[in-house]
Amino acid sequence: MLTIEETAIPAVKIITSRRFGDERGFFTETWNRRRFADAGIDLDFVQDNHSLSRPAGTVRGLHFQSPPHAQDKLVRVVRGRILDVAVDLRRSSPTYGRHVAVELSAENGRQLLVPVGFAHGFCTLEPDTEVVYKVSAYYSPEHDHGVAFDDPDLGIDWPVSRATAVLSDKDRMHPRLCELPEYFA
Ligand SMILES: Cc1cn([C@H]2C[C@H](O)[C@@H](COP(=O)(O)OP(=O)(O)O[C@H]3O[C@@H](C)C(=O)[C@@H](O)[C@H]3O)O2)c(=O)[nH]c1=O
Repeated sequence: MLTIEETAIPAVKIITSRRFGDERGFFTETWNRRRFADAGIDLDFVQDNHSLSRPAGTVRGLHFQSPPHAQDKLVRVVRGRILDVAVDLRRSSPTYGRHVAVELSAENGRQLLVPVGFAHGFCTLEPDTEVVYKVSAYYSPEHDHGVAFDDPDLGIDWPVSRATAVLSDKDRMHPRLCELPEYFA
């Protein structure tokens, strides 16, 4: 059983699967292709990713792969808590440049569907946070791109700044949204 919440950007959805709790803990189906397809989310995932971020305040993003290797992502947290963000990069979209920001945690079990045409990133809100996500295209380093997480044009209310965030060298170098070529019509 799935609950799908709409967000301010219709293509981005928050998904919560039913948790069957008992004295041991809980059981839940985080991905069931048929059930998701019946709910309108018909995706063909090919790779599962898992990252651990030791320090709270780690920012990973904002990342996307360009066509023909663009990825839908279904993101969840198995330990800790994140602010998860999807930015609309589709040039002809009425919500181009706008974003959705949602707190995902091991406790709330929410998943964020970040579709093709969006940049994705997150900030960890607790130490030792582990994020797990399915993607619908294989990793292709030549098609891997980024946008500066703190681009003021995006107006994302991150809990950290460039000065305080823990960032990879790569994530310090991304261009601003206005400097990106048109990857997604
Ligand atoms: C993303 C990725 C990385 N790698 C390798 C490349 C590199 O040596 C190492 C670390 O890569 P990165 O620094 O890009 O990892 P990271 O910064 O965690 O990148 C991820 O960020 C989040 C926000 C996303 O949305 C993902 O799609 C992905 O871009 O792992 C793979 O082998 N397969 C993959 O799919």
